[in-house]
Amino acid sequence: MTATLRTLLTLAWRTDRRAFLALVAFLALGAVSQGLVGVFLRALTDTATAGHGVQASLWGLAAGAALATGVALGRAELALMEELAERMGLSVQEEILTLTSGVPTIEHLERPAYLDKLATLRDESRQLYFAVWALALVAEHAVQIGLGVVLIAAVHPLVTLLLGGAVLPSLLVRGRAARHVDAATEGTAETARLEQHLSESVTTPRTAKEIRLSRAAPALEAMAAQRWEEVSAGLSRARVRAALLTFAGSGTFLAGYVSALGCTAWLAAQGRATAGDVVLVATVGVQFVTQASRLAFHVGSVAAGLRAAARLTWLRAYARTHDSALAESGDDAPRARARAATRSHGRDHGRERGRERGRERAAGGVEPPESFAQGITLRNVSFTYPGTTLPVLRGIDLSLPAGATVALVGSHRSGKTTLAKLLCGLYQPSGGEILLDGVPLRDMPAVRWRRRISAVFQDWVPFELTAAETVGIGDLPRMDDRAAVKQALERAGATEVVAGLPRGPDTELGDSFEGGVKLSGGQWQRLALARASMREEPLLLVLDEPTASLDAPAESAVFARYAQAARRHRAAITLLITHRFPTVRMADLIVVLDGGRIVEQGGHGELMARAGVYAELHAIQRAAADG
Ligand SMILES: Nc1ncnc2c1ncn2[C@@H]1O[C@H](COP(=O)(O)OP(=O)(O)OP(=O)(O)O)[C@@H](O)[C@H]1O
Repeated sequence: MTATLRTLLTLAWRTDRRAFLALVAFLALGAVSQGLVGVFLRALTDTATAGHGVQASLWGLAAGAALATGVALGRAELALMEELAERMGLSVQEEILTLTSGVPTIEHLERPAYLDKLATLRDESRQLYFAVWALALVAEHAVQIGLGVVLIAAVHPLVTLLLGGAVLPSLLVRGRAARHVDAATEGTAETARLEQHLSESVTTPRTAKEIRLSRAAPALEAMAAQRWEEVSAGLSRARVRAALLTFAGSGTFLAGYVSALGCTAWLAAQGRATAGDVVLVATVGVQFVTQASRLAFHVGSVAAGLRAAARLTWLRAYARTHDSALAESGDDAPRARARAATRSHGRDHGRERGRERGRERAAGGVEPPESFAQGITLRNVSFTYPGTTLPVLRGIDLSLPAGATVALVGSHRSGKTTLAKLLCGLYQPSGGEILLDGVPLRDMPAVRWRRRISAVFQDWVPFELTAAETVGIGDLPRMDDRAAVKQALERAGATEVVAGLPRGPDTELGDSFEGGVKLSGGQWQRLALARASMREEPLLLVLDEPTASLDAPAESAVFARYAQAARRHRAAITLLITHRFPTVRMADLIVVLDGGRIVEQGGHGELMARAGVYAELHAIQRAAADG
């Protein structure tokens, strides 16, 4: 609770210190000015009933001035608050993105519980500053109520008891109402996510072709609508329950107020209170009702803000335990990384990378080798995806020698991509170990190993940037280095793709740009290959069917070029995943996977002579090509 509160206040303080102090000052002045209204009105009544007209007018002016000051301060507070809420919301969103992408493995992105928490936190991020404001308002209203209690107690303690006694139950009821709504939001997060996915499927260009042809749009829309109704029914039920509870709380207040006023009138009739006291109780009592109901409302906002801050604290802790570079570097690390991620100039990337390396050195851990002497060894590696029970890889014993081009083959779902993801450190093996020149990959901070890998997967990303940026992003510090981009294009055989664009490397690609150029699948793939070629000397190059849109000879030419380059540079390992045998036969080592196990390995000639699974797959493909 204290740590969460500190997180919330630190966020507000960091957003803008001066504005934060101004807000606190406005709130304090607002609290005092409201309390003074009742005091001035009592003086006005008493001086007027005593026949002092001039004094009464002056008290009237003072009461009006206090009231106007309170209103003006309230407006200023609101304007300042909205500005700060927007800024803090943006900075929290940025931090969420940095923390999420900073976790080296990707299994968290496949866990529904993680996604639900993340979705709720992203929705709430703009509300966080309102919680800080609400916290200050709670303090302001508490001071106002405190002043009111002192004033009313001077009239008669029983009146205080009647008004004050009504505050507590109402506060409790409001808190309970807020918890109802919060629980419903969390409870419906999964359905809301599904609804969003279905709605997006119908509206995004990527899925439009298939959905139009299959005419699935009405069915998908109906499914999305059904889920939306489930979400909105769940939320409505919670909101109705919360409104009923709030109504009951307001009733308690009203009862207390009416009794307190009746009691003061009775005291005045007995001559134990003045007419001014009745006005004071009426004014302060009304203020009590509004202040206490606002207090209760703001307590609810603070509670919601604290829950959001607790989720942010959890995300920070999660990122820290999964990222050794972050582990040592404290609360500022996510912000530094966010700044690094948003800078576009190469020199800034370079400087930030220098700092990042410094943090990593401080965090310790093993460096990847400069160049492989032996290569990569997998010892009895097994893997089961999080949230599933069936192992996808079992008992993998494999040696990928330094400088070798290794082809992974096997039927669909045999585990080829999964093995590649393990080698890239995107997942940790469930059993066994992966060794780089004898050093366990587990002991190496993922970020350092990643810097030495280049990879293109089947689901390459069509980054909608300029052509040069879409390639350059493969090596962030050299993103703006046109010579490096040109070389990468040459290595991937993609020079012609860019040369054919209207503005060459400066051409904007994709639908996000007004007039952006649309590329074919094959052109996007060539650019994805070029992106993976930005790093000149990776230790491991993974090419997981990135050439499905190219014809077989073009694919073989691309792979041959990569394999040659890999042999020239520091004994790197090239891992090819492809179903095309003309490409496979070029590999130094062919590994055949079946049902998550290695069933054969060796050179093309050796495996053909064995007449096993490889020879059978080869024969099937040949028959299909001939037939
Ligand atoms: N994120 C995931 N969560 C759970 N199971 C997964 C996940 N990704 C893949 N799998 C499962 O793991 C198994 C192996 O998948 P993988 O993609 O590694 O096979 P593959 O040999 O590369 O297949 P293909 O040739 O079709 O690309 C499949 O049964 C697949 O359903």
